[in-house]
Amino acid sequence: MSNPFREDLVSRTRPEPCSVVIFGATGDLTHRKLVPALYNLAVDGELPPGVKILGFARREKSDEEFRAGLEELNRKVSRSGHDEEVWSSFVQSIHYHRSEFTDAEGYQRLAERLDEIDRERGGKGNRLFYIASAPEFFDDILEHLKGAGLNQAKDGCWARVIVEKPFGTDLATAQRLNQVVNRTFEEKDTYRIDHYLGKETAQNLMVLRFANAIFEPLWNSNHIEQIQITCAENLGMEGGRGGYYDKSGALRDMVQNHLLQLLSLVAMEPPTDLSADGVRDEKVKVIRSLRQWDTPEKVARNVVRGQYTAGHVDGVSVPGYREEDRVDPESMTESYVALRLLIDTWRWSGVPFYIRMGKRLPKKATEISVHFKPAPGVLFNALPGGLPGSNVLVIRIQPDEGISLRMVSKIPGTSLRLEPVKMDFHYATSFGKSSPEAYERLLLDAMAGDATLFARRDEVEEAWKFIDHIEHAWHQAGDEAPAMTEFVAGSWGPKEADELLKQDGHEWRRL
Ligand SMILES: NC(=O)C1=CN([C@@H]2O[C@H](COP(=O)(O)OP(=O)(O)OC[C@H]3O[C@@H](n4cnc5c(N)ncnc54)[C@H](OP(=O)(O)O)[C@@H]3O)[C@@H](O)[C@H]2O)C=CC1
Ligand SMILES: O=C1O[C@H](COP(=O)(O)O)[C@@H](O)[C@H](O)[C@H]1O
Repeated sequence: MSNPFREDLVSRTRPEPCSVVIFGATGDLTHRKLVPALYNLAVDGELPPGVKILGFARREKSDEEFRAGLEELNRKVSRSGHDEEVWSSFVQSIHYHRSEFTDAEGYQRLAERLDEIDRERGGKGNRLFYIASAPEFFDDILEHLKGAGLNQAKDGCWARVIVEKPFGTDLATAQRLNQVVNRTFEEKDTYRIDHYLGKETAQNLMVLRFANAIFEPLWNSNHIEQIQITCAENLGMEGGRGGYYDKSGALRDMVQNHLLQLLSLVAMEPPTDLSADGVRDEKVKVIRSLRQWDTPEKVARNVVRGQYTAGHVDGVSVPGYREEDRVDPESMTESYVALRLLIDTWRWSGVPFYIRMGKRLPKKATEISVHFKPAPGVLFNALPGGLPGSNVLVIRIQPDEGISLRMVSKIPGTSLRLEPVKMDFHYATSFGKSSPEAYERLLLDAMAGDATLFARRDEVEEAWKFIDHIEHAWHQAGDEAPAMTEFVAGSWGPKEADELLKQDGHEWRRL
């Protein structure tokens, strides 16, 4: 029976018309992700009517020039293809505002421009500010928005801010940025974006766990032996990425945010409701319960860092990490990281979680695999080959999104022989349409005031606490600093990462 008291929390609020101001509008993220996401929403009829998009950047450009640049890329990358009719109407809502991020006067002009748009629209003056700039400008933009009074909700309308990654580079910088965010916008109006939370399969994790009666009773240390999260990328440092990446590394670029977010969705307790804080209260408890690897010895035992050397990916020869464009030839930044994690809660006591992430691995694939304990062998252990493995539930985040369950089956025939088989659900065939891009869902949620799929202040800070211990151990000088390992580009990472699992009697799932 449905619970009438929970209906308000289950049905999503509607996205509302607003002006979307994008800071960094001539940049890569805007061109490749944000504008195509807004366009796809227009194609699907999901963009609220009256949405206006105002691009903010420093280059001199007319509206027409700005629109032409966006169109060129939209034709190449849009999920929905380029529909001339939809585009020509959508593009009318896009305008350009030239200013320096550090120029207070530019924000006064922005405020006037937004008032003008509201008057033209004759409707509500909701504002969504999307900070898609380099992180060194986050503070300036937030403070100047406040200086121009744009942070205030007025006349019954809202003002919200989306902040891109990286949200700090360690705990201290994240806390400082949170202070700036919280003195300029209210926490309820702050949306720290983590695009992995917008991926369809990541959203399905809660549904899989809590809408299916068969999984949750088994979802604990009584039945689960280990859980693995793999995020493999075949790309390296293309497109000038090396400059940013070499200052960050795999741990800060991907684990602190995306992969710890996935971990918290896999490991959290059922929330009391589906409200943003209901879900985020449970997620943060997982991150807070991570056993801290807070000495160089613990880091050496539980974390492996590595760099790729020259090799072949997809049959193409590629340089080593230290030879990549804009990477320091003596860099000690990891392009690969593998971690063994323990979550000290009743549910997960003694269950290892393994996370690995690397650039220039053999393919692009992100998945979570839940490895169940083997069934008691009393009946089948005496068979030739015994019981062939245990149940594994695989949640494929990307590509080929789906879920599969490995089971043991009898091989048809007159004798009793067993073999593992797979029950497989593919999004593409079951639902017959492509999933929306993560940014589509997240932009719509911000317009609807639903922060469930955005990181809250405490989640970000707890994650940094955990990461900082590891970074600190790596960067301390001397022989005690845990070693950097090497592996050939196009392989599955250093042998030390295999040994990390071997100590528990486990091995990485083959993708
Ligand atoms: N690109 C991506 O795929 C992803 C990016 N991100 C994050 O998004 C953010 C933006 O990344 P990306 O788009 O790649 O960056 P780009 O370097 O491509 O773009 C930077 C933008 O900022 C503008 N800008 C720079 N300095 C100023 C200034 N002083 N005043 C006004 N405008 C200025 C540039 O304008 P102009 O051209 O006029 O100089 C440009 O529009 C970063 O925080 C990044 O970490 C996150 C996930 C993925
Ligand atoms: O945030 C980031 O994500 C991308 C990977 O995103 P995906 O959606 O393509 O999986 C990663 O390549 C990049 O280094 C990182 O900054």
